Amino acid sequence: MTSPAPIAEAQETPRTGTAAVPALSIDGVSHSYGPRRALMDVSFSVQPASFTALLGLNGAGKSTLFSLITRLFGIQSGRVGIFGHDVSKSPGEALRLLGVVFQPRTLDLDLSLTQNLLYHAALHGIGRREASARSTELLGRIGLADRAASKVRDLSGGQMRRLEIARALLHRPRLLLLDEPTVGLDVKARADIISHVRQLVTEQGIGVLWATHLFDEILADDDLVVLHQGKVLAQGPMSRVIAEAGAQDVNTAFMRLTGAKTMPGGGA
Ligand SMILES: Nc1ncnc2c1ncn2[C@@H]1O[C@H](COP(=O)(O)OP(=O)(O)OP(=O)(O)O)[C@@H](O)[C@H]1O
Repeated sequence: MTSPAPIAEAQETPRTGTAAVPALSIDGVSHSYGPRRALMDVSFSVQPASFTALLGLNGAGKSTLFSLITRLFGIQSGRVGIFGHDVSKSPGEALRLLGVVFQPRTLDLDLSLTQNLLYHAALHGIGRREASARSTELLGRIGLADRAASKVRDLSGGQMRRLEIARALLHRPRLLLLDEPTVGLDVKARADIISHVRQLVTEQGIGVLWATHLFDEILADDDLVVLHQGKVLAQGPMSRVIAEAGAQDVNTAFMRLTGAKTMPGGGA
């Protein structure tokens, strides 16, 4: 294993006066792949201690948006702020406050659970002793303490996802992005992951942006952003989005807003 370059650890959440700054603010963001326009003037925010669902069909632009927030891609137009830090101008400060679970799995299958966590902690400049303590604590929280020395290869898909969430939390971020984290998981594993992430919101005040195409992952009190063909068609508390669409449920609201047909299994 090569020695990773350290990235400084998450520090204080900045505040403007006494008002809490949004965990994430997306202002007028557009992105094109050559002639293909993937995002058009997208604006919304995620508040601290809130669960915001980013709902969209395949190709809506969710992964593109995540790539911009995480600086995988440079921002062509608009602004992305994390707790008030502009990701283009102050990437260090912004990214320290951010944890990410990408859609493709990114664990090292031949390392143990603990080794995966310690490696990631080293990337964030967390000292070995502190990293060990945090790893043990997080593995306990995701119910995998007894598997600490197992190879990741031997875990189920749901357990791997839980480990990825634990890894994303090692540097104690205040904003967590998850890109379709339940794809390919069975019903029980999906429910476990959703309830774990919801606990992070209520118990630790983390702001969550959860990209999904599955209606049944969103609750009435959640904030909802409907993204379709690169544009935000509606946003706000889910109950308000449904009411404003003159619908009874999120499925019908989504169809009215987008003109899309539902897919089997409750997906958008
Ligand atoms: N590297 C790329 N080059 C060209 N076009 C791309 C590229 N990546 C994405 N796109 C296009 O940009 C649009 C948005 O794609 P994106 O992957 O962001 O959507 P998504 O909502 O995440 O969907 P999915 O869940 O299927 O990945 C789509 O039309 C897609 O074909």
